Amino acid sequence: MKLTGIETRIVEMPLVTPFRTSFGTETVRQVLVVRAVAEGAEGWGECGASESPLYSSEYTAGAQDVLERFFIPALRTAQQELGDDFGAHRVAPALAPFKQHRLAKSALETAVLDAQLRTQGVSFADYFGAVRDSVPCGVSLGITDTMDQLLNTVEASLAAGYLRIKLKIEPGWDLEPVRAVRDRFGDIDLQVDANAAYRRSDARLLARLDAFELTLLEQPLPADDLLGHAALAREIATPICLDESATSSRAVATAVELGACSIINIKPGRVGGYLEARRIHDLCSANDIPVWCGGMLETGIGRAANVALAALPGFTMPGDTSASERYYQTDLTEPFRLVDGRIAVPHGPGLGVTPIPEILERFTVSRAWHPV
Ligand SMILES: CC(=O)N[C@@H](Cc1ccc2ccccc2c1)C(=O)O
Ligand SMILES: [Mg+2]
Repeated sequence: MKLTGIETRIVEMPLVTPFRTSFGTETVRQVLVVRAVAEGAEGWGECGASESPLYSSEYTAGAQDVLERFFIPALRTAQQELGDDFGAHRVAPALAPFKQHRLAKSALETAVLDAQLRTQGVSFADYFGAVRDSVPCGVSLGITDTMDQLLNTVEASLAAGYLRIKLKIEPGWDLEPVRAVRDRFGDIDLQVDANAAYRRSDARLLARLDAFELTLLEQPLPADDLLGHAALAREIATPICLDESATSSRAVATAVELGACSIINIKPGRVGGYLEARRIHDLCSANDIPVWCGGMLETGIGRAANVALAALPGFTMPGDTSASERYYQTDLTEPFRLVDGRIAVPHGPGLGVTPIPEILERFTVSRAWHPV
C-alpha cells in the first residue's frame, strides 16, 4: 500500500447523559479522529483518550501532539525505507522506539489497517478471524445521584435487551447499589467496575460483594498493583477482571501468572492497537482466560472495529460494545443498533462503516493534514 498522508481531527460530541465514574464525569466526548489516505482507499481510526488524563495518562491534545511531532514522521520514514513492504504490520515496529502513548499509537495503526484492508476488500472481521455474525452486548452504567435513577437506568437497559449490566462503583457507592439492583432484578448477569478506586486495605469491604454473586469485579486496585490484586483474589470469591493494568500481552501474561486476575477486559486502544489486542486474545484463549471487549465511549469508527474483534472465538462474555444511542444522539457513522441483545458485525471492506461527511464536519473543532 502507498500512504499519501494522515489527517488528524478533533471532534466534540455531546453524550446523551453524563457518564460518571470513580475518576470523573464526562459530558462531552472529545475524540481525536485519524484518517489515513492511501492510493486507492482511505482508512479511519479513533483515539480513546479523553480531554483530561483521568482514565489514563493520555489526553486528546497530547495524543494529537505526539502523533504530529513523532509518530507521523516515523511512519513517513518507515514507508520511505520499506517501499512496497510497508503495511499496517509495520506501524507498531516503527513506533516502538517511542514509549507508551498506546491510545495514540492505536488510532494511527487502526487507520492504516483500515485503509489497507479496504484496498484489499477484506473486512476487519475476516482479517481477525471472526467466528460470529453478531456479538452479545453489555452496558456500562455510571454512578448516579440517587438509587432510583440507577434502578430506572438498569430497568431501561434490560428492556433495551442488554445481556449484561456493569455498574461503576467507588468507595461509598458499592454495596448499596449492588444490593438494590439484586433486590429489584434478581440474578441478572451483573458486574462492577471500580476503575482502580480501592486499596488493599478495602479487602474486607470488597469481600462483602461476594454475597451478590457478581460475574466479576473489574480493576478494584491501582493499575500497577498486580501483587495487591493477587492478594485480593485469594481473599474474595468474586472473579477479578483487569482493565487499566492490562496494557500489553506481556502485562497480561504477568498478571495471569501472578494470579492477579481470572478475566481480562480487552481494549484495543489501551494495548496499542487491534494487532496487539488479537495477541492478547490468543494468549488468553491458550490459558483458558475468558475475555470480553471493553469500551471507551467510541464513535462508530472504534465501535465497528471493537464489534469485529469481539467476534473472535475467545470473546465468550458480553462486552461494553453498547449501541451508539447509549452514548450519542447522532453518531459519526450509521448507528450501531442492539437487536435481541446483540450487535451485527460489519462485513464490508475494512471497518465496514465510514463517517458521514456532514456529521463529521458538524462535530469537528479542528483538523490538520500531514503528507507522508
Ligand atoms: C464503558 C466504560 O466503562 N469504559 C471504561 C471507563 C471509561 C469511561 C469513560 C471514558 C470517557 C472517555 C475516555 C475513556 C473512558 C473510559 C472502563 O471500562 O473502565
Ligand atoms: Mg474498566
